[in-house]
Amino acid sequence: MLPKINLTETKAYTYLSDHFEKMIDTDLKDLFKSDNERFSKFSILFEDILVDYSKNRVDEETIALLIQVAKECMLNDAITAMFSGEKINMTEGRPVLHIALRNQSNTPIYVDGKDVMPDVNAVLNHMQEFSNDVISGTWKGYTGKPISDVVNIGIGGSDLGPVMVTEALKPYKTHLNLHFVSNVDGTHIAETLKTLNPETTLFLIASKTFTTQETMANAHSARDWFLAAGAKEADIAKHFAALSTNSKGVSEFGIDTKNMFEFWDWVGGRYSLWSAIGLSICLSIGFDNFKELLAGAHAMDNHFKETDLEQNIPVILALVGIWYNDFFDAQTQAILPYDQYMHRFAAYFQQGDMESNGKHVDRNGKDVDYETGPIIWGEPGTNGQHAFYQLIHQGTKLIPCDFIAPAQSHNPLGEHHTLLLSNFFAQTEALMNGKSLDVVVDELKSSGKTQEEIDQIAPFKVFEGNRPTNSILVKKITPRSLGSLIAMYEHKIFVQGILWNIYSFDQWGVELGKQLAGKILPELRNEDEVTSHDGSTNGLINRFKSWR
Ligand SMILES: O=P(O)(O)OC[C@H]1O[C@@](O)(CO)[C@@H](O)[C@@H]1O
Repeated sequence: MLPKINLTETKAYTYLSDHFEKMIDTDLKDLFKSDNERFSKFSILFEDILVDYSKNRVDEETIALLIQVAKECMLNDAITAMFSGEKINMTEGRPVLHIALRNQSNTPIYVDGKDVMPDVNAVLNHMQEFSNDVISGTWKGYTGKPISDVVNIGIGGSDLGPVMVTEALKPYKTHLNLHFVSNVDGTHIAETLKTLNPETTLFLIASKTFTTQETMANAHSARDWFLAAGAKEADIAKHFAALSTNSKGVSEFGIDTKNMFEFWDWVGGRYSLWSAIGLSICLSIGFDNFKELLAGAHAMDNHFKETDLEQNIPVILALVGIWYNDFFDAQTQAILPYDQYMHRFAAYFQQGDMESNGKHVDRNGKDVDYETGPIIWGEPGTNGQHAFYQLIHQGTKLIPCDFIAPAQSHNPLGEHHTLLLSNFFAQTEALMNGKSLDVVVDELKSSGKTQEEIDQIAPFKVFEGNRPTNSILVKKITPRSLGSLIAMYEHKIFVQGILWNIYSFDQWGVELGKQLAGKILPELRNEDEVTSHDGSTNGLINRFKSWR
């Protein structure tokens, strides 16, 4: 069982609170001035990934106290519990074993007395065979043509991971064109189908439960479109595959379970890209690159499982995040990849982090009295600089930022990458050092401004600085390094959930909206006036009916 103690109940938390009173007035610039070794002390190199957390408002005592909090929360026991297949997802009675999906060491991992690795490897072999056949053209459509386009129909964890990875690893793509349909808004499937030829299109229906309303609606529309084009029911087997834990639902839909790639209830949706849900990734970048992605994650898993907390990257990132979330009252965490291919990376972790740790009831069933999961957001650099960096630099909110960048570009065009990286380095430096009033005044003076003009404009040009960032420098975004980065954040989320004493692997919060939509749906299928809700909902529904 997971320990049931939260960070505020630890002895170290009291010392940390006292320590915070000192650190809140400590300036990052002074921390660097007083320690020439700060960068090497507060950075960790993992394979080709350098994590520099030195531009955080911490000193060695801060880190030591945070580590002590983690130890009192029995973090190591919790890590062992997850990796050994204990049912730590208590409210659903399930283990949490996305690490098994990439367990290339093949050490046995037992669920209910059975080693899961043979099944994991069997599905991987099926994925390899299938993707090789489709990519090579061996797999033919109903008119004998090879597949040219693949449409992944899924939502949430059955969409965001495949989208993020296929975009981030576009330099590795095969000849297949990948399309992703997720929204139940008819526009999504309609716009996608417009571009496709049913003879050469393969549909992957990706749904852990095979009951999700959006996915089932889109899947049926895709099926209708396919049959309307002249294909027969028997041809469905050549153009539809299912990625799911629900074989009954798959066969009821009319997909041959021979074309089903199964995964298991111990794989959370938002942790499922390593499973059969990753079939679209295999088709997009080839199975060998998919295996490299798994290998990178597995390497980070081993780092997380085996490394002392003090040098453990996911642990350090988690603790620094808690420092801002629970002491500095920072409400959000920005993820800013300076890599255009990684433009969906922050969006992926909106589900990964917020669906895991957006909880207010602790593992004892009691309301928490401290902050839990942050709001995750972000856009690629340098675009964010022209959108929201004003607030990060000069707003009233403290926004911890993770800056991520590759040292090598897949597109070494002219000096674009040098320009990009100059911004990557400059932004964290500017956020830390700011610009003082004296410097502003000197600059205005040398630009010839009068004293009156200086007095008027100077305050608006001051940058407080002391705004914390992590810098994650990756030699190159490859399948392996991306796998490690994703696993790094997954384990960071796990660590924070343990210290917040919450269950990070269920998602009851998504149920109520679905339930109420189910009640409203039949009311929209007629023209009667609706009076069964509150005044606003009734008013909106009736206006909708009058306008449609
Ligand atoms: O894969 P499926 O079962 O269709 O679920 C899709 C998504 O829906 C949820 O909101 C759960 O209902 C996410 O957790 C999940 O990734």
